[in-house]
Amino acid sequence: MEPQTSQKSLLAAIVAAGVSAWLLWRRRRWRRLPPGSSWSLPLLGETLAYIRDPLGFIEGKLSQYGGTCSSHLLFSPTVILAVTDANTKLLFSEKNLAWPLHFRKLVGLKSLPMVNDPLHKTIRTLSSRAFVDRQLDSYLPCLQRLSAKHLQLWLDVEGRTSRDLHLEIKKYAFECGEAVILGVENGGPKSDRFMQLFEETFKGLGYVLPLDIPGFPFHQCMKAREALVQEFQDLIEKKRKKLKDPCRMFQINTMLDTMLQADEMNGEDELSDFCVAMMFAGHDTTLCSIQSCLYWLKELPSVEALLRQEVREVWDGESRVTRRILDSAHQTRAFLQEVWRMTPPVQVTSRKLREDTEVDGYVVPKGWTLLYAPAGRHSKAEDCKSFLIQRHLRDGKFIDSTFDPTYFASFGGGNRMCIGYKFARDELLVFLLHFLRDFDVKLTNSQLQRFPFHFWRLEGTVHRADG
Ligand code: HEM
Repeated sequence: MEPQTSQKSLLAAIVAAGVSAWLLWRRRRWRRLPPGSSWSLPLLGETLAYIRDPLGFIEGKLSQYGGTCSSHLLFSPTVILAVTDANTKLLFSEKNLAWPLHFRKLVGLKSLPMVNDPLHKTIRTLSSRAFVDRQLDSYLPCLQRLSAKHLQLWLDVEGRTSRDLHLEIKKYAFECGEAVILGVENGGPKSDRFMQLFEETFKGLGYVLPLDIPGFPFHQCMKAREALVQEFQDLIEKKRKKLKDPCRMFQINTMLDTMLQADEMNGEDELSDFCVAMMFAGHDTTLCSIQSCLYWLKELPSVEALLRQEVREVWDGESRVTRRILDSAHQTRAFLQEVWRMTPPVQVTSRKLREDTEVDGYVVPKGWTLLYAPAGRHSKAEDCKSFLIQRHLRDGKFIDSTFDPTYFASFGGGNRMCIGYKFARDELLVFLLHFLRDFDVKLTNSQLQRFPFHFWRLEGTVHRADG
């Protein structure tokens, strides 16, 4: 044999051996993956079915495969976790969130929910200062004032019929966010413009072709975001000037003030992303929660009567709402927790795997997304489909389940757990106190929304409560 021919044969044999080894490795690896559908769209996978009804999709998959299974969602290979203690522990020990790139672009590439350590740790530590108990107490008067103001505004004007309560409540939730997160009380056209820009921007979460190219709808969302950032940069500039002015008595009492004071957070992108992300996370979730609360109150008249009586006993309707008053409304707190269990505004939590990991006997490769939805049919709660406030009460006292993520995971867990859950709870309780004491609602339409948030969207009229 010619030396040249023998060299070629050797090379061919090495390549063939390499390819076979790779194919074998791949087959073994895929054989150890959780089961999943054999067919799905390229790139999109089963995203279309998922965004129509995330919780329903997950419930269906877990039932179909009898537990942990795989799919391809939001541009990423994904494992849907069975709801078990071990999987909960695994999920919440992972530190990196798994949002698709277009979510990150909309919320902010340098914002708390979208960054990973070490920047995550820095921003989280700084932001946490705005949620310590003393700070939370200092927000109560503002929440009280805004609840009273907006409920009064919603009172049905003579001659006006049913209206979109979603829009009215959005104004309230947005103003609470503006006041406490940014330290501004715009109201009127300025708030309306901000809200419109947020609405335009976050429509992009539901787009399946998130291309930031002129002519594509997603490009409009990114344009709206740019306008929003411009507004926030102006605000940041004004606040900076105020902070430098020694003649002005300036109290550091909003989240933005805290960030402006921190040396670690001086980048313009980080600050404007902070405003976009916090306002987004901080107002849409409470907007959804308020509507779901009103829905459940009207579904359950006996619970409503019980809560109205409790609120009359704990608060006179005029004095300043304090932490003591909020803490003593045990049944109202149990009701709110049950609303969040039955209708969690954020239905799923997800993490990106940092390394190949064994899950329920399968091996899930590094970089895959873990998706977990403990609400709904797979919840660990007894008789989980029934709305029962008693499950959150023992001897008449409220039991807080925020940190039991297999049973109640509305705020997630681990080091990415919702940073604003205490503030959200205060905002909802102050609102419920005002509503249950003096107001009532007649619902003319209610529709369950499923994406991006899960809640009852309402139409109706608000009026004064009898007696
Ligand atoms: C009912 C209201 C709310 C619900 C249901 C909710 C739910 C959640 C959930 C499920 C997560 C992800 C947790 C995880 O992956 O483990 C999250 C994260 C987050 N939430 Fe909330 N949230 C609410 C209100 C708020 C408010 C009022 C704020 C701010 C003022 C806020 C700020 C954030 C931030 C910044 C993150 C990201 C935390 C991180 O990555 O470190 N949320 N929230």
